[in-house]
Amino acid sequence: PTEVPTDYEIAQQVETRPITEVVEPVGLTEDDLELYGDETAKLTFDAIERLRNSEREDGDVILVTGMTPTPMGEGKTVTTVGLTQAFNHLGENALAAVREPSLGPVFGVKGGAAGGGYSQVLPMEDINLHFTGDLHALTSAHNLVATMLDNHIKQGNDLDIDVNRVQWPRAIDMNDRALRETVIGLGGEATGIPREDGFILTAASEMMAVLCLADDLADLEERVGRIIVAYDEDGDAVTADDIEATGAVTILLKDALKPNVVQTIEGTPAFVHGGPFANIAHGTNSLIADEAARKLSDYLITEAGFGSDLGAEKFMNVVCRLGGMEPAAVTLVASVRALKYHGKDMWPADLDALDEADVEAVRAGFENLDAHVRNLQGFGVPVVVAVNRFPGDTSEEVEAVLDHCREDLGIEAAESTVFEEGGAGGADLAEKLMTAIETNEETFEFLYDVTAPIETKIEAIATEIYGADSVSIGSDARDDIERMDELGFGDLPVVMSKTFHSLSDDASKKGAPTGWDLEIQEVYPSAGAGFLVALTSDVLTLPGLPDDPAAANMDIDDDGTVSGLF
Ligand SMILES: Nc1ncnc2c1ncn2[C@@H]1O[C@H](COP(=O)(O)OP(=O)(O)O)[C@@H](O)[C@H]1O
Ligand SMILES: O=COP(=O)(O)O
Ligand SMILES: [Mg+2]
Repeated sequence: PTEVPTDYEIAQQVETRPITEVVEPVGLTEDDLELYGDETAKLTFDAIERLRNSEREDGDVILVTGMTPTPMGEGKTVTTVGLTQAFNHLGENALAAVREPSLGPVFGVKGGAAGGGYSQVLPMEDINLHFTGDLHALTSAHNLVATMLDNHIKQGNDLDIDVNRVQWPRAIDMNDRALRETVIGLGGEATGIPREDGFILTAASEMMAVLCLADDLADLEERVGRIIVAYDEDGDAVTADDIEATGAVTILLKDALKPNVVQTIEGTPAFVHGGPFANIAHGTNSLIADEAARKLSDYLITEAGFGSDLGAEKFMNVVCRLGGMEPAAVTLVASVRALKYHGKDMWPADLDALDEADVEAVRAGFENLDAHVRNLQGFGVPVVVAVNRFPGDTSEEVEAVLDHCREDLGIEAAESTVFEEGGAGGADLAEKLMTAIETNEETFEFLYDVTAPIETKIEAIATEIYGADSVSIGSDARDDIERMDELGFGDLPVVMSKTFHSLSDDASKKGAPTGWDLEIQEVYPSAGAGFLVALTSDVLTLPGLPDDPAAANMDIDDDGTVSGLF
């Protein structure tokens, strides 16, 4: 295989065009944009309103999800960008919508989230760093609520907040594990009431979810006001409205709510907006970006984080339900290295060992791929497997996967080389998806009815998607569920918080684990977002850095050229 230059080097070689030119073919004009430099813009609220009211038929939604990944990720974002380029390469009108990266992984294990190779959104270094400031705005908005909450307690606590029942931590956009559990208010009378607190990653904040699900400024303000920040001594909910934070928070988010528009390496417009992770949050970009993109294209290609047990499940049951949307087809990204990772029952991942050709290990990993295919077919949507080819993959290994999909699973599959070749490398995949959409006779259906009891909804996800035999609801979680029903949140969809390293709740279990029980530790309401969150075992809402973080290999030289960003 040819040595592919780094993502950053490839991105630097591309002559990008002014964003005002890039968006013209889809019918957007300069008046629809607020420019952030000449390569990046936000869509104005007027443009969003105009698109929302247009008679134009919505484009078909193609969801890109994946099998259970190695810690490096198997190429959903690369495939989303590459597939969008492929559709345009075939003369189709397709747009991408992806999430904006968090600085946590950028400086940690996974690196950036702007795609890779010849399938990236640009300018990748801006998108992966400060971009248009949305993550900073969300972090400030989140922490303004926390600041006003503790100030309320300090200034007399008229709302009778129970300091041991504060639900709203601090947030930071950095994988700083040392801040997971903190004590605040030390220093005596002047600083306030000492109490336990902690930080979560901004991607895990309900503020992020609210931004991703809001229709417009009015809806955003409504949702922010409903956020439950604590409970009082009687156990009643205390909201952002109660502590009078809503207006100021919404002001901080007034620009972040507008979706960002950039371009792919091949000059296709792409929406990059919102960034919830799929293990600790709902895992997909904003609805406002999806809605705008669908009014501007015949195909919207969008991703949901981690494996289909996380991002795709939430996309189907939460995002599509709340957004009145349904996927026309699903692309399930598989990689030879992830199949070997499962086939070798490897934990932790030894990426060097995964480079050795081993078609038997690939075959042994099919168990995980098959579980994801089965789960996705359960939603009544056509599934096409994309074998995202990495440089070291052998043709024998790739063919084994394609044959397995066609002969054993009876579904279409395509080798994708969009990383090394850009759009041309996804033409076969694009054609198979268009055929799957045209010939589809199934009907999309949710996994559960929201009016079912909370425990029933959790069991449906655990047993039908994760493969658990049963669910154990801890006594605290049972109290939580009772309180949810009392507070009137019983009819909300559920967002599970679970490890992404396994279909099960045990990161070390590969393949399709059976004979296990899912334990639920806690259930709490994201009343602003409009869903419940169910926590399983030790999912880290504030990840940590690895022993050799990506940050340690970054540098910038005198003329501003960056190195080590990937
Ligand atoms: N076909 C490929 N060849 C080489 N590297 C790839 C390929 N596909 C993805 N990558 C790299 O692997 C990492 C994960 O890709 P990404 O698209 O971010 O995965 P996901 O979105 O599923 O987490 C990125 O660094 C990306 O550049
Ligand atoms: O939420 C996680 O997203 P990726 O799988 O794209 O890293
Ligand atoms: Mg990604």
